[in-house]
Amino acid sequence: MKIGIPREIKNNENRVALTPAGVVAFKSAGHEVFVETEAGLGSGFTDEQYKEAGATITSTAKETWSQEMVMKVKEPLPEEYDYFYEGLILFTYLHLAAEPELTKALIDNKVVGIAYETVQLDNGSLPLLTPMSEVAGRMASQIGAQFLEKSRGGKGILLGGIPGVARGNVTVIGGGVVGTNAAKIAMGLGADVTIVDLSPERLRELDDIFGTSINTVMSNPLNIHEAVKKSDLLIGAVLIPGAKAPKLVTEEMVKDMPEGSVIVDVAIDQGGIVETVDRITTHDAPTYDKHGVVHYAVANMPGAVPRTSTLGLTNVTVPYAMQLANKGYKKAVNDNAHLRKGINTLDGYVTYQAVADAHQLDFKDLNELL
Ligand SMILES: NC(=O)C1=CN([C@@H]2O[C@H](COP(=O)(O)OP(=O)(O)OC[C@H]3O[C@@H](n4cnc5c(N)ncnc54)[C@H](O)[C@@H]3O)[C@@H](O)[C@H]2O)C=CC1
Ligand SMILES: CC(=O)C(=O)O
Repeated sequence: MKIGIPREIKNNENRVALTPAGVVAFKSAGHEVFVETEAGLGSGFTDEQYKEAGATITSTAKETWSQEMVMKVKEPLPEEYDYFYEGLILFTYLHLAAEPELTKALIDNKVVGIAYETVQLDNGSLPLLTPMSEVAGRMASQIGAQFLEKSRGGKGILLGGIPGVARGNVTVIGGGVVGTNAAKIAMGLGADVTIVDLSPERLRELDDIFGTSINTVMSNPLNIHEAVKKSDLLIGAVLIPGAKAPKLVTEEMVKDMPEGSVIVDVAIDQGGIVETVDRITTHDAPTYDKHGVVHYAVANMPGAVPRTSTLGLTNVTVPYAMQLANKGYKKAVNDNAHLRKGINTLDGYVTYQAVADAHQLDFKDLNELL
């Protein structure tokens, strides 16, 4: 199969979908890889390294996108929709529940849209999201701590406090991968950490992991309001796979946060869980102020630490991409039920229920199409 690796064009997106080691793996299996010039530079991989690994370097995005399968990191931006064609296999993060225009473009062009974030194992975990959630969760507490500094718009709190001065309060809503990693770093900084989740089993697991070093709280509007009110730093980390994120933190709750508090809504890629998070921000202009509270809503947080993130991402994506390349997408997803869950669009239909629900579009069962 011919595989294209475009250069990412989102703001400060320095990750790349394949490393030179991945090129070697595909070449050994008899495939051809076309890497757009300078696609790997942000992650520390030069065109020379890709060439040595056996890739062809392409000079334009158009040529890169004309291959049978395109592997990317972030969802395509509008200027990339023109490259879509019928039957193209697109393997990348898609986040379609928050992307009505992209969903329409994939359907109109009959693209085989396979989303990293909905590939799902039998235990419910999301193997192609996990490493980036680990990165974003760890970053969320680091970033929140920075924006609590006075010069960055925050209330001037050191999360760990000092002897004789109280520690800062961090609330993490959603105790999955992002939430757990955010909690680890916040605890490491010395903060007083509360994790809110809807699942009693997950709260039990968190209690087993962290013991009495954190507070666990059941998710309901009253508890969330209480936790938000006393938070110096609030981190949004809820996910309902494939679906638009529920708005669990209302504008009224945000108004109750003291001036200079900070919100990092990591779930922004699925629309965000905070009502006042009404826009996606970028690494260039990461925050805005609403009701005196610093809001951070960057949808590609791991793009800021591309070396770690590219290696973490490709560790998990390449084995699945290899199945698609070796067998063709139909046999690959018929043989692998986990990968099958990744198909969000096929033959001009939405084939993932939560995405169809998010946009009130007809849902087509994959069994009718494959
Ligand atoms: N902004 C960025 O750069 C990045 C964003 N993300 C996003 O972060 C979000 C979280 O991802 P993961 O932690 O991997 O998901 P996860 O599936 O591991 O965890 C989600 C947690 O939310 C909990 N939850 C569901 N409904 C809830 C409710 N009503 N109240 C409280 N908790 C609830 C679940 O029980 C689960 O523990 C996703 O939207 C993901 O795409 C991930 C990586 C990078
Ligand atoms: C998961 C995601 O949105 C990211 O890594 O950018």
